[in-house]
Amino acid sequence: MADLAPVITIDGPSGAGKGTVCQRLAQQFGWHLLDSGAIYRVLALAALHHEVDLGNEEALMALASHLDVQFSPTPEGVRVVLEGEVVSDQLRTEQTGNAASKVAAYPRVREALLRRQRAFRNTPGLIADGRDMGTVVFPDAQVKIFLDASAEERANRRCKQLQAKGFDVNFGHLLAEIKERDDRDRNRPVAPLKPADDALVVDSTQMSIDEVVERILSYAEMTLRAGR
Ligand SMILES: Nc1ncnc2c1ncn2[C@@H]1O[C@H](COP(=O)(O)OP(=O)(O)OP(=O)(O)O)[C@@H](O)[C@H]1O
Ligand SMILES: Nc1ccn([C@@H]2O[C@H](COP(=O)(O)O)[C@@H](O)[C@H]2O)c(=O)n1
Repeated sequence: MADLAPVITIDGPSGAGKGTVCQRLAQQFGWHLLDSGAIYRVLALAALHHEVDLGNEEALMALASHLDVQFSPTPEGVRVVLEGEVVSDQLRTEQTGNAASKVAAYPRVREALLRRQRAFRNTPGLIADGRDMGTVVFPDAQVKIFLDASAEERANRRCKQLQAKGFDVNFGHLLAEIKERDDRDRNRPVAPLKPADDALVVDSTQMSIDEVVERILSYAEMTLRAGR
């Protein structure tokens, strides 16, 4: 069997900076990028479009098995087309993130999405962003990172991000939503949000984006070199 392409996994809670760091690493290494959260978000949107109840695991699993979605990298970010409709903006709202975390709690939904996520593993390598990349989807990944930050700092980052886009935001609401999502993601029975046993934990609460990228880059390069 041909060797599988190498993988760097970055897991962690919402707003820890995974997406930002993964994009920088993918550019630096020239590797593919998997934003696994976007797949759960697309499924949540598909459920809303088809009026599938977010409590109906059977129907959500069927939807997950036949998702008609394309992800295309563009200079402005990834363009996501669901059943012929561009949904890139709808995908990023907090409402979609919350709905995604509800559909993501079902074991059979997760199972139905496994193969789709593993298909991103292609040469020369993959940077995988999510909650269970290092624990379930790519347990044999060469480099595993768990990127964390306090809930307050993550709500603060999200606040600034939404304000920069012109949204009127309430810090208290954002913090409550982040804590609620953390709680659901950490306490679900399958693939809960937690560091893999062999992951490097990076707490970015007091770190700039550049410092986080530098820390992860140097650890990844050292680990990949040692594995050769
Ligand atoms: N170390 C940091 N310091 C300050 N701001 C940061 C840091 N890391 C990320 N950010 C900012 O925080 C916001 C959220 O980051 P990002 O979207 O990368 O988080 P995420 O972990 O991918 O979240 P989600 O899982 O919800 O998609 C962005 O505006 C990003 O620029
Ligand atoms: N590997 C993953 C990735 C995401 N989820 C769930 O999707 C929600 C949205 O994820 P974002 O990273 O886009 O914010 C997230 O809250 C998780 O519930 C997951 O379960 N596994």
